Amino acid sequence: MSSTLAQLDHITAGYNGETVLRDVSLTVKPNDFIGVIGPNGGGKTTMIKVLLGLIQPFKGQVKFPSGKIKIGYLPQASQIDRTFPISVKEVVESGLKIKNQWWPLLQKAQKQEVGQLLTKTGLIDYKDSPIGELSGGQLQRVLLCRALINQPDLLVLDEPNTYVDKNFEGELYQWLQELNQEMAILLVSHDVGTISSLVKTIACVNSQLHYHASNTLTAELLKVYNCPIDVIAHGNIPHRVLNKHDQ
Ligand SMILES: Nc1ncnc2c1ncn2[C@@H]1O[C@H](COP(=O)(O)OP(=O)(O)OP(=O)(O)O)[C@@H](O)[C@H]1O
Repeated sequence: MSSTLAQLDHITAGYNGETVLRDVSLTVKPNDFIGVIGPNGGGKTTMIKVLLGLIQPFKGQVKFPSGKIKIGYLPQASQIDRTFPISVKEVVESGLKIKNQWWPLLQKAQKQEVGQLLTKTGLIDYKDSPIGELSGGQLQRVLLCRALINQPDLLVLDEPNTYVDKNFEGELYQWLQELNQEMAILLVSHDVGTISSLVKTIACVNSQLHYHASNTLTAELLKVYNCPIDVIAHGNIPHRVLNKHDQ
């Protein structure tokens, strides 16, 4: 059985016929912790949406070589309709959707798990509050609980630190390190410091994807944050273009 959890295989994708991602390949294995960086509009979120099956690529395939996997997804909080009439607890429970069964009857252990996650993220007192009453940081924590409730094999986080308050940020990063013992993590962040201190490897997405098999952020890499391949390739950074990389 393959140890690869998910694979983007030569993906070209975009919207309304316009290409955003060009020939992007990425392999995710258990316990990977991949930081995804790149300029605004470079296609990071689009890549995640392709991985999640939310948009179909123009070319290439998304593969799950070891069979169906559970993916927990934390979207950008700005993508959420805050006026939707749903409580904090219900948002977290909605992450338990299984086998096309929406809102399954919760088992006792699952209810406890919902309570534990809300306690860990400091939200237990808000469990019956509508999400419209939350701050951006609180909403992001609710969405993180939702992403984790199904004990995913792969956790995908799109800019988790956009709104999160500084107090919770440190706890969040510590928690992610612990979670990484049990699951692979794909973390999109503009916070280069966060990326370098947390992740094991880096994928730079700027239409194409350039994969760095290390988390070392040198001055050169910062300079090449826009991922021009010729500059990266001439730096001292371990660098591979992933479609030539099949580890
Ligand atoms: N639903 C959509 N319809 C049309 N174009 C879109 C859509 N979503 C994104 N785009 C365009 O695709 C390009 C890539 O967007 P994407 O959100 O993937 O980039 P990103 O790297 O995640 O950016 P950011 O760092 O700003 O979040 C942008 O030019 C964006 O305007």
